[in-house]
Amino acid sequence: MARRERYQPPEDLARGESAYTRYRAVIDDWQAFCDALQRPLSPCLRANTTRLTRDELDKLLRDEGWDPRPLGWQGDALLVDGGFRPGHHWGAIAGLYQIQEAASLLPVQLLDPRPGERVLDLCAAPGNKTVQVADALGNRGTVVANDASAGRLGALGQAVKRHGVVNVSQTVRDGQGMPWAAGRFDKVVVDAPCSCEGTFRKTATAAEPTSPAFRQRLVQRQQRLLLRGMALTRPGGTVVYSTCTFAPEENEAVVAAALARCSGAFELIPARVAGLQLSPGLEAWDGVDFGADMAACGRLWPHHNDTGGFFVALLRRVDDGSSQSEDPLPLPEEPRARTLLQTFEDELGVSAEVLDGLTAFFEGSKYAKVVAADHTAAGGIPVVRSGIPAVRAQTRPPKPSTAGVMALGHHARGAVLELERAEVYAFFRREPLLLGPERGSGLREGGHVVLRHRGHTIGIGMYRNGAMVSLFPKAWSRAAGGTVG
Ligand SMILES: C[S@@+](CC[C@H](N)C(=O)[O-])C[C@H]1O[C@@H](n2cnc3c(N)ncnc32)[C@H](O)[C@@H]1O
Repeated sequence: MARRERYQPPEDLARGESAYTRYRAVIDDWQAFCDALQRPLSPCLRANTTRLTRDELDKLLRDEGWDPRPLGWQGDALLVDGGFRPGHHWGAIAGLYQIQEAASLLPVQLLDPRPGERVLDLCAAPGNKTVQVADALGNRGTVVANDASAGRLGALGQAVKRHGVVNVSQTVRDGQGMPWAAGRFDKVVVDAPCSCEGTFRKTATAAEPTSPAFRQRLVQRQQRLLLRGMALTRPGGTVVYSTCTFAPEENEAVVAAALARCSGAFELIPARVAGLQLSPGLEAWDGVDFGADMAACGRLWPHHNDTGGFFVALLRRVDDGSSQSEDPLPLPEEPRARTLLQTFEDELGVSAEVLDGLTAFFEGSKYAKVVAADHTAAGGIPVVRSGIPAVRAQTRPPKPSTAGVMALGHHARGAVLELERAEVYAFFRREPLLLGPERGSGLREGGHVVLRHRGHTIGIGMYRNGAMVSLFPKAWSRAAGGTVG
């Protein structure tokens, strides 16, 4: 993956010509806006609520000498200053939190997905909003995560596995023509590709002006994506449209055009979030009138809440919605996959009740996979992946996968070992850990062991000849690279 540019404060944004000069008339305090863009963002972490609460994450960081503070308007998120490097911490490698810019938490916060709902994330990669939705659904039910780019979905797959979420199916389609066979959705996220002007505090190139021709191509795509997302929403359901740009052409104009095309089938719901200063959407721009109802959209200006820039619109389907979509069926269980999943009960002491909440199946022959029992995938369209790999099928004995352990390890009541901080990083580097006779007592020779640090699952090992062999995946270890230790 391309290395993200390090934040470089610009020389003097307020005086220079930049992509933002055209918005000067609609920004309430131009100097404060420019000043905000010149400050780096505080790292923002969202607790993986399938594994720990925000308060538990707060305590864990505080005990290590950091000073996190709640984001406030998003209940699971913390900001951590003081030089904290969120991607290098053992908690990130073990999937205890998602590193996500605060502004980008807004669309899902507004959409408010609830357990039992079926959710489509139409432009999903690299998956930040997908896992946010997956958590909000309580790691049950269905998230269909689609992206036009198979390559970018690779990063989403990694996030899903590290996070241990079992309610996501991934599809690679042009979202503009997402097939009706994907089924109908209670909630839809259209986090559209855009000119990214609001990401300046992460990537200084965001201040370079967007060419009109490029913008025009983006706008056409954004309109078609939003319209398709709306068409796949069931009556009473909601769609959130979002971009990380300031351009009204990509924001209010897209929403106004989509509403006009749907003639009364959708209405805007005011985009308001307690504790967050959101400015109303623009009613007109550059001589084009979008209509007074566009004030219900939300604009997040960087200087109001010390964030990046974002735009959101929340639309509810109010017609009776004769739909071309069918409701898909749950995935069928496969008995051989269920037998392999039994490893989690037999070796690691995960209760039958927990395992009964999952469907076990195969996608290829390498792994028995699991998905939430009430998951309904994407009906009649090819799915790249559903759920996560849980047990490696072709090894003797079958090996619980790291993704499976991320999803189920906190339920283990059997072979479990607590590691010291230095041992955690050695484990990530795939080094064997010598255990004294006391720590090894009770562990079965050749048996799998859930490894934890401060009570939180970090992976799986095998006890052999008095040592813990690290089964941390090579690819994950490489990704952690020189950052650990
Ligand atoms: C703003 S990013 C999405 C970020 C993502 N929602 C997250 O929170 O991690 C926009 C995404 O749209 C995808 N995209 C672009 N054109 C698309 C299309 N026609 N259909 C579906 N996805 C598309 C891009 O590959 C990109 O991953």
